[in-house]
Amino acid sequence: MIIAVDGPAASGKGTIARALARQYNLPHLDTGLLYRAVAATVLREGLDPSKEADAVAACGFDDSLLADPFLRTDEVGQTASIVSAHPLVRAALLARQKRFAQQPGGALLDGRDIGTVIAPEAEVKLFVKATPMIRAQRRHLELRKNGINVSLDKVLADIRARDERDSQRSEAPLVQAADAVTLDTSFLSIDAAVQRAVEIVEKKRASG
Ligand SMILES: Nc1ncnc2c1ncn2[C@@H]1O[C@H](COP(=O)(O)OP(=O)(O)OP(=O)(O)O)[C@@H](O)[C@H]1O
Ligand SMILES: Nc1ccn([C@@H]2O[C@H](COP(=O)(O)O)[C@@H](O)[C@H]2O)c(=O)n1
Repeated sequence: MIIAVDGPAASGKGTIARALARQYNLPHLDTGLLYRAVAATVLREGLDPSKEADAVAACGFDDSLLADPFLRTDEVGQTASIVSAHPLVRAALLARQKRFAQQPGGALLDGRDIGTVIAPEAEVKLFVKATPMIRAQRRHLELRKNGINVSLDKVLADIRARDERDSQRSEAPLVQAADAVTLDTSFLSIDAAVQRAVEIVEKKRASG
């Protein structure tokens, strides 16, 4: 079984993806990390994220970088949404993601274009969303817990900017697949959101 989990920044898709991967014993790929690794390499090497050639040059990163906490920073998240708009960057990361999705035994991937581009054949597709303000509040809390002091207004502005870039780009924009089930987590606790996700998977499996 392939499960595709897509949605905007801080919607809760990573939280749901990790829980579903555990529940169904599926290997999980957080595809945002790949774009974050490109972004982190661009930043560290003093390259220009808006230049496609610079971003492509950063696609040959070493996999050990994927565990680097620097990737989790907001600066890297914003830069990831700039480099991910370049068609040649997406092309450079495509085969790896498709291979992961098609491995024997199934897989779970989360990102922005899993149900539309990486694994359009996925048996289960979830589109996880929440209002911009709720997403900003969650991200703000998370940043504060990690000792990063930034205003809620700034986090909200960053989320809106990322939504705009991710959904307006020409290549593989953030868009809900026609056959994806919407999961609005705005007024759900983490446990309730995970429970709802499991129900959606079970219903899909039962219907063949
Ligand atoms: N239903 C929920 N209620 C409250 N907090 C939540 C809920 N779901 C997730 N969170 C919290 O919100 C924050 C963002 O969640 P998560 O990392 O899963 O989002 P994401 O969509 O994967 O974000 P990104 O794309 O930016 O990586 C985390 O701190 C997480 O613990
Ligand atoms: N399939 C994907 C996944 C991510 N992106 C871009 O990377 C940025 C960071 O992603 P996170 O999920 O870690 O927040 C995101 O804003 C996207 O621009 C993507 O394009 N496709």
